[in-house]
Amino acid sequence: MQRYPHHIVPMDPQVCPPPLSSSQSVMSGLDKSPVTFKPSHSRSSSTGSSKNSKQSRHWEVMDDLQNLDMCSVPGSTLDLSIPGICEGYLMKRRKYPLKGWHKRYFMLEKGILKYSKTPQDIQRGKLHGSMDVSLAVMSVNKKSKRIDLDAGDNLYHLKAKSHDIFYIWLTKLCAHRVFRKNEAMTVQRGVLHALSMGQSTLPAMNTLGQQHRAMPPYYASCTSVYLPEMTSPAPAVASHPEVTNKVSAWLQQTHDIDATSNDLARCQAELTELAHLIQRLHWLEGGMPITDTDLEMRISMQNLSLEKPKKKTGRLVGHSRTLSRVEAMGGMFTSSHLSTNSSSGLGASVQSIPDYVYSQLSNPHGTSPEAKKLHQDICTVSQRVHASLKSIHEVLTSDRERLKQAWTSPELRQNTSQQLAALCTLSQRTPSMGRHSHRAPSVADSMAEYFDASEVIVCETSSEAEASDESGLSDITTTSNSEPEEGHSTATLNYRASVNSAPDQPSPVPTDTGRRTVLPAPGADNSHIGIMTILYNNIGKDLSRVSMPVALNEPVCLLQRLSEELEYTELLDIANHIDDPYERMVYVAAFSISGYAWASWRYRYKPFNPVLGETYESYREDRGFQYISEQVSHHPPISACHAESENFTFWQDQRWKNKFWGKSVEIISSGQVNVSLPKYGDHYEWNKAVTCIHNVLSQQRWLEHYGEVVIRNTKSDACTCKISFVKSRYWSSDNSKNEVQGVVLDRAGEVVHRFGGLWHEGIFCDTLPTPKCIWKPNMQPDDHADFYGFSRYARELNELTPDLKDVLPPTDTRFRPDQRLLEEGKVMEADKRKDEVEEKQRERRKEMAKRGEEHIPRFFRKALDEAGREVWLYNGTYWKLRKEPGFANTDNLDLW
Ligand SMILES: CC(C)CCC[C@@H](C)[C@H]1CC[C@H]2[C@@H]3CC=C4C[C@@H](O)CC[C@]4(C)[C@H]3CC[C@]12C
Repeated sequence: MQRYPHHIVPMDPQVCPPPLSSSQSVMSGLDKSPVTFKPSHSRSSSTGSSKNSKQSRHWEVMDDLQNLDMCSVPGSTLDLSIPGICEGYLMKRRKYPLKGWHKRYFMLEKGILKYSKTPQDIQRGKLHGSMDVSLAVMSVNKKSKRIDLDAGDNLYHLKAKSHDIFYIWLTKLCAHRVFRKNEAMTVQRGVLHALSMGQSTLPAMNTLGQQHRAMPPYYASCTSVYLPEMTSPAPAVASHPEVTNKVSAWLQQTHDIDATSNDLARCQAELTELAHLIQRLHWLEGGMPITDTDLEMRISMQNLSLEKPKKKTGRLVGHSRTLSRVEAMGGMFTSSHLSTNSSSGLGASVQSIPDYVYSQLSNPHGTSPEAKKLHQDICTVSQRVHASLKSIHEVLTSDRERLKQAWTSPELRQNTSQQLAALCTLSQRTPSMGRHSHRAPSVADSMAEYFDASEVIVCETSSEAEASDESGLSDITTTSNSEPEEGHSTATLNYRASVNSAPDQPSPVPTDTGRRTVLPAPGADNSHIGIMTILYNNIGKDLSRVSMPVALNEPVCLLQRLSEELEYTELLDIANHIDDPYERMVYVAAFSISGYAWASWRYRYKPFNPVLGETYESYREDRGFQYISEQVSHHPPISACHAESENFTFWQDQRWKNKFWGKSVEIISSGQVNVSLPKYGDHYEWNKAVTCIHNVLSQQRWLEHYGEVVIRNTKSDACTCKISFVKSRYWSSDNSKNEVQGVVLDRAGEVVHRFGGLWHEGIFCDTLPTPKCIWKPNMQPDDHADFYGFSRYARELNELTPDLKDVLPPTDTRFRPDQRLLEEGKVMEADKRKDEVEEKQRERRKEMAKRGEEHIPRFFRKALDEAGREVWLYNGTYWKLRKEPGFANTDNLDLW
């Protein structure tokens, strides 16, 4: 019979599973013990749009793991009984943007949830995916029988066919999560036990101490500056009273990190003292000076000798011979024996093996008063060390618990989600926000935008997706092409091999561009900036006080970043000269894929957010195109781009929304990319794949693109192209990451061409008369890790040459002072300037609002496309003005 930890209180009757009946044949190995678990939180949003909150009203975030640590007091036993295996069919949502669900066979065993198409496949080990359920944020929707699991790298949307099955899975998932968690905790305790007792703590403590000392001022200020501020909450906080109360309570209870590190430092000093005492004792007893390693060796030798107890040590009777070395070491420093003298210890009844070990270490005859004194000192210090470590452990455990509670509470999650979304969306402050007092620049007001930009808040679940869920539910096992199917990866392997063996085509673009190949300064290391810390430190705070250090930025803005999608325009040059429409489409497709190649290197920094009216031109004689872009809207942020050459015209306006799933953020772009080829009068348009920032809060961040991209030629229906960006499998090796495959279909839907490969390595088409590698990305410079992961092309974007200085409008990003300072490595100054730039933008908006004016973009105008969507089109004036009369002679906005 399975037992459940006593602290797990009966669950909300709303979510409580009905008693299981033996007729639930979908499961095997189910044990039928009644299970209880804690009520979960509602995922509804207090600040989201009404549509959103309506959609997510029935969602609850399970906090079944929340109180587990409470019982982790030393000595308490954890329930480690293995819950029964649970298996059966569930519906699994197809990967975005494919709609609908497929039926998949799932098996939950020892906390690992695996799935495949059939039970036979699972048996044969042919898995489609697997996940450690204890690492996932679990949300449930009882009404629609849905369970979502977000493990950062991996995201499952599941749905049961009946309420009974839903509850069985829910129950079992909770049980398995608890099991995994307890199992992990046992290991953790073992480690802590070992650490808190042995001399081996010394190096560990050292590192911790050093780490804290090395903590940069920014980070330190995040933690220590905060408390005093919280005691007088800023006015804007009133909009989130529960959040504020919770956070204040949490923070007031949270131990000052300084206090904990002081404890650690003290502990370290005590350990050093202990080491000296032991050494002195050893000398006193006539031994040679011993090192830590000697000591450890001697202990382990003693430990080994326990296997064959010596005759004279009859005191071993009754002890297990399997005593571990850790216990032996631990006992050595904590044994009560040490507080008395060793000779009395000899006569006394045997307390523990460590006593024995200790007596073996010391000289039984050398019981001089000085030695006795040393023994006592060692014992006292050891006890002090142990007590310090214990209290540190307790502090950390309780803080962690509070942190977890804070995180699982719906308001905080919501709030954090919005902040994260804002962080990744690069929007700016609204005029309503007050200026913040003492801290460096921020994206503060961007958050504000999120509060009222109803469309943009999609923190928990996409309302659209939910609406389509129901309709997509079917019992039929579908085969999705963004799901890794067999054959799929084999095809990619082949494409990959072909790409690799294809000779590197000499680039038609001259590589010696005369432009700079290095940046003025390497990128500042921002790994110390804990995004989590920033977000937590700002939850419920006056949003204009939120500081985002400029060290999170790369020295390019989003307008420049979007122009990186034009790095491989030679593909369009080729396309414009191919008569065959199908082959032409292959090149257009390769171009659309090439715009994603940067993602393997660019996950550590975010681009600057352009201010309203900021422009960026990229005049590339070497590549034969000229690009102009402008930030045309602030709310929501929209960047409009337009490029033209004799071979093509390219335009897009970028808007996107974020979905935050607990560990990862999905960036879903709306807005089509457009390319027209003059020779054949084609106008291609396509959607963008989803870009997902996995593990957004941690240093293990990485980017992935997935979903289906469809390219249509609005001028002719002769062919269309479908490209799948395949979501990587959780367990897959790096080799199969970034898979992409596509087909060109004729009017009748028949496949004319196939191509594929990896979006960071290249694309091969094997159906052309001569199969060939269509595209390979340029080589990354060797020193890219030092320079923000920038390619050579990216390094050229922000270069300000003397001739450019004279012709660019003052609104061009290259003149943006904060970005320039960052590029030069002057992070502090950049921080200050960024604040000023943003402040100026705010002032300008305030002024315009006062005058009742609206910002009118200078080079783009709003229009409707053929499908009736709102688009921003180039008004054709930029290059003309540049030439005549020249921007030096026009009225320009003063942005910074
Ligand atoms: C916390 C911070 C430092 C993490 C870094 C976030 C980075 C990786 C995020 C922030 C903003 C994001 C960009 C926002 C908008 C777009 C436009 C879209 O059409 C393609 C993806 C792209 C270009 C995103 C790529 C990833 C991105 C650059």
